[in-house]
Amino acid sequence: MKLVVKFGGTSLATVKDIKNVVKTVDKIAKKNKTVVVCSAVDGTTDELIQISLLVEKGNKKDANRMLAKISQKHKQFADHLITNPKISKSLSSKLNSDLSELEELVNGLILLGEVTPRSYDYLISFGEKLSIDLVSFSLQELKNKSMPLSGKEAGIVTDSNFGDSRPLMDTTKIRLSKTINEHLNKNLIPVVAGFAGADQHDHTTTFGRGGSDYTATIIASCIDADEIWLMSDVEGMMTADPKLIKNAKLLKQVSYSEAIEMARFGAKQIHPRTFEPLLSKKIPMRIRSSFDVNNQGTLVTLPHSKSKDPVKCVAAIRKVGLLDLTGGILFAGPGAAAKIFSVLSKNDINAMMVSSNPSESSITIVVKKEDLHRAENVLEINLLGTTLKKIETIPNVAIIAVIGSGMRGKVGIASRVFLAAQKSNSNVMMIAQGSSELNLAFVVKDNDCKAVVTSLHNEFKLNTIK
Ligand SMILES: Nc1ncnc2c1ncn2[C@@H]1O[C@H](COP(=O)(O)OP(=O)(O)O)[C@@H](O)[C@H]1O
Ligand SMILES: N[C@@H](CC(=O)OP(=O)(O)O)C(=O)O
Repeated sequence: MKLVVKFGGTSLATVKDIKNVVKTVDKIAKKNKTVVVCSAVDGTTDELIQISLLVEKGNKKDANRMLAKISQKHKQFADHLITNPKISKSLSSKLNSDLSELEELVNGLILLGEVTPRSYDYLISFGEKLSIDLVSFSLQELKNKSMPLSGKEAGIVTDSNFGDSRPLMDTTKIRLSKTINEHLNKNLIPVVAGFAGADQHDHTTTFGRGGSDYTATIIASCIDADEIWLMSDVEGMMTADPKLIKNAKLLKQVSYSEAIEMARFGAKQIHPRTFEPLLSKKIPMRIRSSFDVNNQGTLVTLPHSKSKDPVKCVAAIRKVGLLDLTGGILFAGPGAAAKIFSVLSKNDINAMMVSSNPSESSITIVVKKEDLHRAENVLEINLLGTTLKKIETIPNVAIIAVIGSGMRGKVGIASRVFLAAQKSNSNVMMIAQGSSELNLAFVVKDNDCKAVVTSLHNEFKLNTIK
């Protein structure tokens, strides 16, 4: 079978974890033509983001300290992973070359004192560049032929939308299938860096946080893989975040449309566009544990029959902010909403959830917490006193979503949802339901998140789901 196997950062956190990943790949690759996709070693992308913030603040000393930390961590990992002197020397030389490139980049950014979207993507792509070196050379130590490839080297070509790029699928398919199939035909295991590709000018681009999932599905689609596996620190897709709900249960099977909804609402932190490349070819996906390979995890595929469970998952997007906008004298006229969203979009602020109330001429919008203050400012400058009468903000809210295809057309779900929220003593601040009826989402204070998710999990008896 032709297989794409992606390991997330949580599976690459320690030397022991990486050894475990490599052992698993060694076993899988004996029976299957295998392409490996890796995220960065756990925490590295956050550290690279930290460097960019320090550069912008002109804090050269701490930026260099963070750089040294990343460099030391990867060199230490390499020392502990490899015993064969020849392989150790090759890994060391490859790591040194990648780390020098990173150092040169950071020094350049420090000199300029600014980080453009293009240089930001180049900077934060380094976590994956370094992790693939560790994994690929460790596979060589177990006598496999293997090669680390950046997204660019593998052939992933994207548009130039830095930070949120999309693959140019036709060009990518031609380049990537040639490179990867050549490697597979030589019985070589390609280890591809997730999260990033390059635009047509060869500038590194990233897909946005969590983007290694997307890299894996792009590759699976381009090489016509038989299956794709996302390996993580959890058993699979669960009825709720197991870190929040202790008795969350593994979902053995979900449909593509349910998985898309779950990803959109933050379940398993899957990149929202992950499933797009799989849909036309209907490539089955398994979400599995890196640490328990006997567990088959969750199968994401076409639905076999109508689900009897109305709700399958309670997901939460935490740390978001809410804008409550009350209409002014021009609100009643046509185009008020268009003006609001045009101001937000010109300032690169994404409205994550929207609900409007015609009788009170008000619109409520959820944005990322880090965008809240800026959203308030730009709306104040552009629309206060004309289209808008009042702008209120509430930081620290959470979007809660109940998800499941069995909700479609079923009477009484909403009342059970809001009764459960009421039982947890939480105030519902905003409500929205997609026309697909696959989800029902609402907003509560972030402090109430755990209580509401627990109450909903109990209400729909998700701990007994089959
Ligand atoms: N419904 C859910 N099912 C499984 N995991 C979930 C769910 N909701 C949130 N999570 C969280 O997602 C985490 C895995 O996502 P992430 O850290 O991005 O993994 P990786 O590094 O493997 O890509 C888990 O540790 C778990 O706490
Ligand atoms: N390293 C990137 C991409 C990624 O997908 O990571 P993970 O698979 O660990 O969520 C990030 O942190 O966003």
